[in-house]
Amino acid sequence: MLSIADLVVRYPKTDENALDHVNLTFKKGEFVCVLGKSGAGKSTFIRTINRLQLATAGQITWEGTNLTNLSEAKMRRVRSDMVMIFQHFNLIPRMTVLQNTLTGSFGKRPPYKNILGLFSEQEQKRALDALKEVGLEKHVHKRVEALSGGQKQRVGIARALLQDPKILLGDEPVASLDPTTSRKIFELLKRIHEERELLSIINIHDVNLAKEFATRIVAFRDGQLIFDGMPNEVDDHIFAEVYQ
Ligand SMILES: Nc1ncnc2c1ncn2[C@@H]1O[C@H](COP(=O)(O)OP(=O)(O)OP(=O)(O)O)[C@@H](O)[C@H]1O
Repeated sequence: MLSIADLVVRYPKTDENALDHVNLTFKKGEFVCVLGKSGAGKSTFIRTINRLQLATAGQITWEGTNLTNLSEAKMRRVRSDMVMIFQHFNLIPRMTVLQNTLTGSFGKRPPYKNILGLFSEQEQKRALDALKEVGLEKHVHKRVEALSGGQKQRVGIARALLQDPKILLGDEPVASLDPTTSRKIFELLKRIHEERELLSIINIHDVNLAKEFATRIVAFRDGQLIFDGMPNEVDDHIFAEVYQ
């Protein structure tokens, strides 16, 4: 269980809280889409969960461990339960699909092996299996810079799978993709989510995609949680409240 209690984030030299006393609890198996207009706090929320962004006040607890005051060393271990997929993919353009995917196992290996780029046969097999799972088995040795946006996001997802996560975080993972590709990426995420029984929390601008795929929707406005409910509860009234 992931529990967020009275979470406040305020960036330095700003007068407003980017997240303002947010309380939420998420369970394994939930596919949560996070809505809100630009600047509402979606990205801050996702990044604070895996401590890419520090909380100003409040607590985030994952399976009984309070993440907000954990040492960096202990946080590294916890962070390997969480993966993040990004709007701009965060891949290394000149490296191949396979090499990029293999970097997903970095968190679980001794650092010297990462520096030397040594991967066992078993690690390579896991990477190839992940690439098959996301439908990229024919592109394994291509450089990622030669791929389409949708294919790049599939590499991002394969890399995430290698970490064997429990929580999948998405910071607008389809915002750079066309509608058809976005839907395919969401279908893939949902399939993986169900097969691996993850907790998925994904920021998204496309309300229709959110309503179609989410099991739960939360929405922010000006850093405050203003909606937490089922996808079919997001009616015109809620839509107007979120995006006005
Ligand atoms: N590094 C930063 N320094 C100062 N203020 C920031 C920083 N990052 C975000 N903010 C502010 O915090 C608030 C929330 O931003 P955030 O990026 O979380 O919103 P968002 O909902 O993800 O927006 P978008 O949909 O445009 O990505 C905004 O007012 C933003 O200007």
